[in-house]
Amino acid sequence: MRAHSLRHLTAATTCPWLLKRRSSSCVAASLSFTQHPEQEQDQTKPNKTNNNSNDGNSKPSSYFPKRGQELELVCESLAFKGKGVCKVADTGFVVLCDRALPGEKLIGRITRKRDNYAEATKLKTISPHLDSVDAPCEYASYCGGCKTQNLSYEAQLRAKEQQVHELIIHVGKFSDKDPEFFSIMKPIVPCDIQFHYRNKMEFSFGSKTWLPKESFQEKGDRKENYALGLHAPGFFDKVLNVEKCLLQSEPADMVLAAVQDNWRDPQLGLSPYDVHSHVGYLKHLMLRTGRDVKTGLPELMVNFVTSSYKPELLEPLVEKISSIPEVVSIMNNVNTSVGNTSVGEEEHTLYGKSTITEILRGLTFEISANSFFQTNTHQAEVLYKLIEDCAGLRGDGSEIVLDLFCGTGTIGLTLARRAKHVYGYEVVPQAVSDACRNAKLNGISNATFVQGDLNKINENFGNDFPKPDIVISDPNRPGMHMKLIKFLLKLKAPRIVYVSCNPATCARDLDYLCHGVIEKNIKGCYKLKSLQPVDMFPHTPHIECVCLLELS
Ligand SMILES: C[S@@+](CC[C@H](N)C(=O)[O-])C[C@H]1O[C@@H](n2cnc3c(N)ncnc32)[C@H](O)[C@@H]1O
Repeated sequence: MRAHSLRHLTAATTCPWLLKRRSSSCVAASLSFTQHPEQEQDQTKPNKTNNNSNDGNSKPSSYFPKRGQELELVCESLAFKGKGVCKVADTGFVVLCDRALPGEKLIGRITRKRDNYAEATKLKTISPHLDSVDAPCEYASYCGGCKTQNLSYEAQLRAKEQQVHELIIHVGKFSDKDPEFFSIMKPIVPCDIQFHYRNKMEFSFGSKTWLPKESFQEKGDRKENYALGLHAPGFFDKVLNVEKCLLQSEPADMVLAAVQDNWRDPQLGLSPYDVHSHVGYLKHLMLRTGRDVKTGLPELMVNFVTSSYKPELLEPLVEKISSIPEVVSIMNNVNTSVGNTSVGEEEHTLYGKSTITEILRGLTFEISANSFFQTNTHQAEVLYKLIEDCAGLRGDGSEIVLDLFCGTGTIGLTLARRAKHVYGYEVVPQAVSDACRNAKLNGISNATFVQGDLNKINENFGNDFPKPDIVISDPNRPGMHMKLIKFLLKLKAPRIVYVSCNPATCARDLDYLCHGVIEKNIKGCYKLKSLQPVDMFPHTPHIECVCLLELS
């Protein structure tokens, strides 16, 4: 098996061909279906005749719009990446359209034809969604960050909850006819803070500002060149210049403004890295906000990602930024590769300390430039409380916890107080050393963190820790590798708490753990006891889920 086979999932996540057999309410699920590559030949294979709905007034199944054609669309729901799932009026033909909102009638232009559906860009709204609101951010219509700022928060929550339900039914193969279904599926937990909730933002430097068409016409005389901001949706080489971001903290906005005001000054000799020619110096600006443990006041890390190590070039910027009182750390990650990643091969401290601190569930965490930390600290408190409740540790210090994909150890360390021992596994070495340091910092001695790739485990995995009473698994978006699923099914820990940031892979993995993998003759042995969606990221398509599984 290919070690990284799960990385293929994103490309294989859409399958509107399932629509024919389902009512419109399952659109969101169908469009986000995710499968293991081993399953490529399953029943979900696209079928060109399947797209048009059977609503009685459809045009013949041969109907297929042309590229460039402008069409009236009706949006029915949101798919996983926040795209509106639309139907061509009077046909059942499915078109995915960015920024279309459920209930909205709109004109879209077909940009791409797929096997049995098409993609479109939104040209104008004919009649808006009843829950549409004015987006407070001036960049909301163009920037790749927020997709649903113009949908009321209540409607965003409804759409997310619906998506999770559909995925659990259609991908996870759990039945809503099961009398327990609606007690298992908990209502989504809203986020009380809907702006300025992100503690980490990464902006890119670009050699050319990307302007959306309309704004280009408005600002026709303005000669924009270098950009610092967020990528235009779907483009790695187009950067929308952004002066402030409503998702990040206010001090982070001050730093962004200071960099924006200064970095183009020709006297500084700073150039943005060009992703085509691979020439230039500044690649990314990463801003992380934490909290001073003593005062509780915000503290900021500024991380410049550059293509080479020339600290003298950054000196004037460092001088300006370090005068902002909240800035306690200025780092320089040097990344000489042609890729777009912000993780450097070398890391240098240009000012202050090399980590910032944050408090979560009463514990203190030191965070370095590249280590993973939950990006919405306020909602992470809520999420971790839910995880603790699901873990249901007796509190007598007798139980073993296995914390898979442990990052900087935050979940495991919050549980360690009530456990006998916590064993954490994580692939990023720096996160593992942060986890060990965090354990020490909090006086926790019953936690062991190990660096390792959970996609590459072999038969010896499990020899280094006792059988756990509780497994916490918090993978990133591709979900768990089949090797890990098989390991867990063999391990048979009494309880698994599966924390997921991708409901599609979550539904798939729950299916495997509960129902088995028929093609591989593997039996499932867990029962889904509860699934709790949590909104960690308002205005974006992201959904977090906390699932409790018990050995059946
Ligand atoms: C969603 S984060 C969860 C982190 C942590 N549980 C927390 O709440 O802060 C997923 C973590 O899995 C790690 N990871 C991704 N792929 C991995 C792999 N193949 N093996 C081990 N860890 C992996 C990432 O580096 C990241 O720290």
